[in-house]
Amino acid sequence: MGDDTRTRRDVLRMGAVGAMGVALGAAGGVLVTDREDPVRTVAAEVPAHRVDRARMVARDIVGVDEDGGSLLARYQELLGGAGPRRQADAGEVVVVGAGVAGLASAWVLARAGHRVRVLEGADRIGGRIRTLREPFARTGGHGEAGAMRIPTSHTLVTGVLDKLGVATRPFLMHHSERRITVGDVSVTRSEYDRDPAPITTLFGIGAQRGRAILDDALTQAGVGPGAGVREWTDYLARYDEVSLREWLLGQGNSEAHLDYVGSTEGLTARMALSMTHNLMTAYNLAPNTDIVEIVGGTEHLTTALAAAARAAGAEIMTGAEVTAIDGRGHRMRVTYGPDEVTVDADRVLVTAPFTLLRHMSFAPALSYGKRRAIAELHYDAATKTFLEFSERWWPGHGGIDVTDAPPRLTVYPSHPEGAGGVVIASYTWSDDARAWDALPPAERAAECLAHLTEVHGPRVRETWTGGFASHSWASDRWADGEAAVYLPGQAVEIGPDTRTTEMDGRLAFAGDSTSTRGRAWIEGALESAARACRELGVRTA
Ligand SMILES: Cc1cc2nc3c(=O)[nH]c(=O)nc-3n(C[C@H](O)[C@H](O)[C@H](O)COP(=O)(O)OP(=O)(O)OC[C@H]3O[C@@H](n4cnc5c(N)ncnc54)[C@H](O)[C@@H]3O)c2cc1C
Repeated sequence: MGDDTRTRRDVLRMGAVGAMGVALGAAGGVLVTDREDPVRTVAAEVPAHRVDRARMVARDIVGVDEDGGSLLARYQELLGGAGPRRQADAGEVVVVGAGVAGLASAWVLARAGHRVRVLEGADRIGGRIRTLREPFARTGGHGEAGAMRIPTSHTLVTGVLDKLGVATRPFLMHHSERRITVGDVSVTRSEYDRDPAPITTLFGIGAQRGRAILDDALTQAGVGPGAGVREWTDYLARYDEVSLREWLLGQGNSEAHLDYVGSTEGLTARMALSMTHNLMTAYNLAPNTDIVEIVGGTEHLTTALAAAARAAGAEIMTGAEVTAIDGRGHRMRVTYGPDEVTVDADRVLVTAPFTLLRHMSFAPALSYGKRRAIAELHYDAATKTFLEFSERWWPGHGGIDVTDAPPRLTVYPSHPEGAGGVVIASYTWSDDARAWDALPPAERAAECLAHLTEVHGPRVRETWTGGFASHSWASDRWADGEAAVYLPGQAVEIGPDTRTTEMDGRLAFAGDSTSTRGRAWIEGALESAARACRELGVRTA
């Protein structure tokens, strides 16, 4: 039997034996000990190379270099603080993609003295930051197809927002009147917090809040917000190959518990994905973390970044899909646009999602690790459907409804938008999203309207303006997915290869999918931009 089997078996034993401690063995392997019953020590060797890779990923998560120096502090200085100093060997740089990572990189590189050209394939900048306005002209509201909230623990984002003068206000995650609906039982969040029994009895389990089951299981991993490189290395080396589902079962939960947690936390479709991903989400959205949104729409961040990059001298072209990067000559040659125009540069920085790199040709061929990352890194699906209302039929502001019906999550605006507002009637991931993607947007909207009317009554239909929008990121030509959401094992096996440079350091890679800590977050896109700029030789002033 291989190590994979041992890993899974050990985790599944956890339910029976309780919390385990994990310590690095002398030979570089991992010795797993059972704190509650030392006699039942499980000595399972993990290959040394796996521990090394786990350590690399752990450093990325904690934000420190090999000597323990704070990478995060350096990135903060480069992006939000003093900025870059003039680089002696500055030259020409092509940046592929004008999302947050590409625009932030262009801003930094141009200030370091490089001549920067950003080539963006779409006819707009922003990438997975996309604020929808036009379908909601009746109320003047807007919907965020992509990023909508920023944890204030994301200090790279807050630093850049401060530096660029982009205003934020609270994003309200919770509201006591929001509803939890399972089958035909519907309760408010406050009713549920007082007594979850009306919901839990549907699953045949004892009265326990879904969040508590999830939090308990995550706590057992031993890598909470204060965890360091050692704790993360231990966890990753042993358990990165475990899915959320396997982890929860390993904690002694039944299939019914899993179903309950999935239904009440909107996680059903993500159970088969990696536990590591779910730990990172819990870390990013810890209950005591303040969350903000950008006043007027998240796109104000990308428009401000683009303006700052242009002011520093960068050129940004849209409708310029990069199809080939050739590093065989003295200079790098980039081919772009429908007419296959070529441009030469000293360095190239690619920020496009890895899924889309499959359609780009590289000469000489990229390393095995990078090719594997491009071919295998899992990008999840996400689909949002918006409805516009002339009046607010929902009490208060903010908060999220959750249901086991297809819309799954309904997100209410945190701030008034006139008398009514734009509601994210459905926010889904993974297979839950793919189920919507087969429908045309108007049918998605009609189904969401019917669901909300069933839960909240006829006022929903009466106040609908007819305005709607729906965006599927899995079918988005310029994203091909919501974000890189690791399959079990991918953080350790693939994560480090997403970040390496190629072609003698002249080709670098950024984008949120190259960050473990901030993957699927703007924070990760900014972190990757700062890392890649440093790889291309930029240093803080
Ligand atoms: C539904 C959803 C919800 C989210 N919610 C949040 C949230 O609440 N908070 C948060 O912080 N983050 C959130 N995120 C994540 C956040 O939006 C991303 O992490 C971030 O925007 C990624 O930026 P990026 O620059 O790395 O990639 P992208 O924004 O994807 O930019 C890459 C760019 O490359 C371009 N491109 C692709 N191929 C080529 C090519 N061949 N040639 C030229 N250009 C090319 C694309 O058009 C795109 O503009 C969410 C994302 C989604 C999809």
